[in-house]
Amino acid sequence: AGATAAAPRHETLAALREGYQHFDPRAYLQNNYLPPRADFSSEEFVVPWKLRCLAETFASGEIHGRTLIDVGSGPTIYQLLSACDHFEEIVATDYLAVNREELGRWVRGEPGTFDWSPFIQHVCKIEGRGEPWQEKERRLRDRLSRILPIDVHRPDPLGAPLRPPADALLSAFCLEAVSPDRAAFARALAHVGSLLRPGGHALLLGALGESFYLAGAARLPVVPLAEDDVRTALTGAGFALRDFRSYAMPPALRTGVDDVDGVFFAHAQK
Ligand SMILES: Nc1ncnc2c1ncn2[C@@H]1O[C@@H](CSCCNC[C@@H]2Cc3ccc([N+](=O)[O-])cc3CN2)[C@@H](O)[C@H]1O
Repeated sequence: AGATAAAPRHETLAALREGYQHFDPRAYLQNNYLPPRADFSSEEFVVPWKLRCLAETFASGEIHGRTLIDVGSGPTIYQLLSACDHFEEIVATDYLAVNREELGRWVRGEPGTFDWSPFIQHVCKIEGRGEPWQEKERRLRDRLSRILPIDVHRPDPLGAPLRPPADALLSAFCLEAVSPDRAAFARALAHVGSLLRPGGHALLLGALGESFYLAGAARLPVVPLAEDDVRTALTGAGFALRDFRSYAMPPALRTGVDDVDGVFFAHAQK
């Protein structure tokens, strides 16, 4: 079938799915979550900036409930460190079994998994409650109770509606990296929005101006987004924008693992 204005060519999505078969979680973690990008020495670096966006948003106490769903978790848990204090259950999701397995190994505390302790220690520091980082780690492990397969290109991304719908939704660097174009990005956002209850909060972190990224043998295409593309997609998906921030990637962090110009953080409400 030809590509219509509403949907990209079937083979485009098929090519994306094929590309993800070569996604290497360890390489991906190395590229983005070790120095120089995982540099906690200054608030000017990208990881402290991302963690601060989330910590400040949850610090208001306005966002809480029973279930938070994380869309496209990949092999990472840093994005859940502030969220886990405000929800009884965290549901992680990813398209690839290798990522779901990496998350499961971390939750079970198995040896050889990625060391997130610098991230946990930093979040405890900026949350300023003097909480021992091992307690935060224990709480996230206790509450990260489901790790589900997801495909954001499906109107029902989990294959069936979430019952009850999630009270909050978080997604970090996923939608733009799995959408062939802006229309597909906007549609994927609407699809995942269906997992969220009316009035629920959505927190999005993502890449601006990115056209590709590397994850081992995989070189994945990304739809380059501008800030207004994100705003338009959110309002088009029925969200009210509550907060929008962006970060410009400094030259020192342009390491060749992608061509990211910047990072956005959006807080929206359904
Ligand atoms: N159809 C699908 N539905 C849902 N998830 C899917 C689907 N297909 C693949 N996935 C799943 O989504 C993927 C999520 S990882 C996507 C990586 N995004 C780009 C990368 C990330 C990154 C991180 C940090 C920073 N920084 O500056 O700090 C910059 C950047 C920019 N480069 C992956 O887990 C895959 O498994």
